[in-house]
Amino acid sequence: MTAEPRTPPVALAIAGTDSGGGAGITADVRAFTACGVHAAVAIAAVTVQNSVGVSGFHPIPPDVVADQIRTVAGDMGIDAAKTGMLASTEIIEAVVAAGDEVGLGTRIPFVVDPVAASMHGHPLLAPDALGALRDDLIPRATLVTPNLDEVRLLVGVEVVDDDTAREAARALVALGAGAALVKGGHLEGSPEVVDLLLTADGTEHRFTSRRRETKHSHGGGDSLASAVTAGLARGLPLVDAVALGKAYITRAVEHAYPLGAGHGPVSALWSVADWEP
Ligand SMILES: Nc1ncnc2c1ncn2[C@@H]1O[C@H](COP(=O)(O)OP(=O)(O)OP(=O)(O)O)[C@@H](O)[C@H]1O
Ligand SMILES: Cc1ncc(CO)c(N)n1
Repeated sequence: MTAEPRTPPVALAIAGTDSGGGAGITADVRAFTACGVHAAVAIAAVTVQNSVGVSGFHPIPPDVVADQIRTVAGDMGIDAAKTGMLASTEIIEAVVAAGDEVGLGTRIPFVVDPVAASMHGHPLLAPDALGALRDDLIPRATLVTPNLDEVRLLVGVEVVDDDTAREAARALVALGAGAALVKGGHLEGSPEVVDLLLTADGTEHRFTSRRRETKHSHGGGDSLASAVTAGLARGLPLVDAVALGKAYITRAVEHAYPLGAGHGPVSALWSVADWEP
């Protein structure tokens, strides 16, 4: 007799699509799968995007975003959730309202990746939505995971070294986040990439890896945040979940491949078994 298949933990990504399959929801689902959790999705926007850039974005009606969250939570349950591209103030407020109902950030670990623009510099968030992100969403986060551009937009700190990364992380925790992970991918010129984690109790952890010389890192931020979320869905303590995320993204950057004329994606294919029919 075969045993009943075990149901894996469930992680929910609330984010935008990328038609090129590199970033956003496509990266989230790959990271969740590679990290051993079931991927549920609440689509917040559709982008017209490829390796070269974003040529259009179309927000989903806010009540439809909220209903996706509620319908998943009400049926299968959510073990952890993350946000990526949320596009507008109205969608952020809908996520906050539905998130409060189902317990995101209270009962359920909640990672907020404050996506403002694509790696090509194309906006993915209305400029007037920054206030809602800072004042309403980030205070509910278990962990917030900005890159250095998002740090500048959210707390006005120019990160150039460990001290300024620490200052930025403190400012983000002061906004009400449970913890902040300041990602150092954009800090060129060092042979290492350092991501600095500060928790609300003031404990600091540095996650370091060798910097790969590659232009193919599309979807890197989304993949890291999703792998951390998967770790939380599996019940890992925050520091261990971030360590899992860093291990995942380091391998995904190592295996990133060229695709299209612009920036290729980080890859999860190394995690796929080499199976035959
Ligand atoms: N060249 C690199 N070599 C190794 N790791 C990297 C490199 N660039 C970024 N990373 C890692 O990838 C993750 C994402 O970092 P980054 O600061 O690039 O975020 P991001 O800007 O949000 O990503 P995205 O490119 O998706 O917009 C971090 O864990 C970072 O350490
Ligand atoms: C949909 C989407 N979300 C996030 C990013 C940032 O990587 C992107 N380029 N596209």
